[in-house]
Amino acid sequence: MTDQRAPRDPHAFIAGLPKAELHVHHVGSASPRIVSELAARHPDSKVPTDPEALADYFTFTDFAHFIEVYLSVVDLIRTPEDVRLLTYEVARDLARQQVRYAELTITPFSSTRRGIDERAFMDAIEDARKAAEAEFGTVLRWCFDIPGEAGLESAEETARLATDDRLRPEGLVSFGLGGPEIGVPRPQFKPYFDRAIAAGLHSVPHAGETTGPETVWDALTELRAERIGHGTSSAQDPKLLAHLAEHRIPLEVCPTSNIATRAVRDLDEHPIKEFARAGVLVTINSDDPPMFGTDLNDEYAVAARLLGLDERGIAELAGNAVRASFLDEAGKARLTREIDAYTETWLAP
Ligand SMILES: Nc1ncnc2c1ncn2[C@@H]1O[C@H](CCC(=O)c2cccc(C(=O)O)c2)[C@@H](O)[C@H]1O
Ligand SMILES: [Zn+2]
Repeated sequence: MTDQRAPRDPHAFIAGLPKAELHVHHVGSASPRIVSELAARHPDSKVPTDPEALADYFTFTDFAHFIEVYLSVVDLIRTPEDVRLLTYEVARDLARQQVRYAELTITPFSSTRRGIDERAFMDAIEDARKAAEAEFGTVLRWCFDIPGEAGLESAEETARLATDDRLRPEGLVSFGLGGPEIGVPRPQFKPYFDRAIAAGLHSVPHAGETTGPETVWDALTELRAERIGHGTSSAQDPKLLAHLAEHRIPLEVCPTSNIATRAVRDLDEHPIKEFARAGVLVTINSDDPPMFGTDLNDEYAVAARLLGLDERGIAELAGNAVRASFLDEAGKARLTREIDAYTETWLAP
């Protein structure tokens, strides 16, 4: 990726650009519209429904506060119908941004431990996936993640749900690890990742979001990560950057998330430039967009500004996400052609 002259306003180009989203959380994608609908179903919840109050509620003092608020939204998902509604409406929001393909991170443990039947949970997400593909043309795939702070019980449950042939949903492609990193060492999750990988799933843990580069090394060596969620602190370790570049391990970069959770102080201090300069495959993602007051299109605009990219550079970023995705080769070729055709038409005199 080279520094190029930035277009004056890339928003219109980005809005129509076909895209792949690789790092976005299921519950973290609940828009104010979806939150209101769920809160109306469950009026005892403490989550505000008024959009202005919700914007205040979604202002975080630190990462721990973010997780506390996140879990209060998790508490709104109580029935399989809630799960179906959330999934289907998230797909609608993605389709509006011209997202053709998304790997959605789902934490099934949070739902099953709150009493949602596991079979009904899987049926709800699969039903929404099929309806979304048919109605919006957006292809959804799942990443099941372990909420690390909930302990090894949650790891066992997530691995079971992801590998049991009778339960494992058709759309499941990968296995992840999320939640706080401080005090939650990655190596303890190795046996669960080994099981998931043996069952054919890709390894995509969060690492280096709120802790140093050693966590990213642990994710690579112990959890055999094929992509890294965030990986922000990798910039502190030139050997790690060289390793990521050489082995083509993509980073799932979510710039606004890093500011909202206070993982990075300021956008202009975001290490995305160091990643690009080191030759690391950078993908742009939105993480928990309504909670962070952003969407994928805004994240591309932020990245274009930070990296000084013109339309071709932005299209190259969209291409990176396709290359780093777990789409099959035919699907990758189709989406890449679509990105290229859109860009050529846009730039034609
Ligand atoms: N930026 C992020 N970085 C990291 N993770 C993020 C990010 N955004 C969203 N998440 C999600 O937050 C969940 C956290 C859930 C969690 O900690 C927890 C702890 C104890 C009990 C329970 C429960 O459900 O009973 C849950 C993760 O699984 C992950 O999917
Ligand atoms: Zn995340």
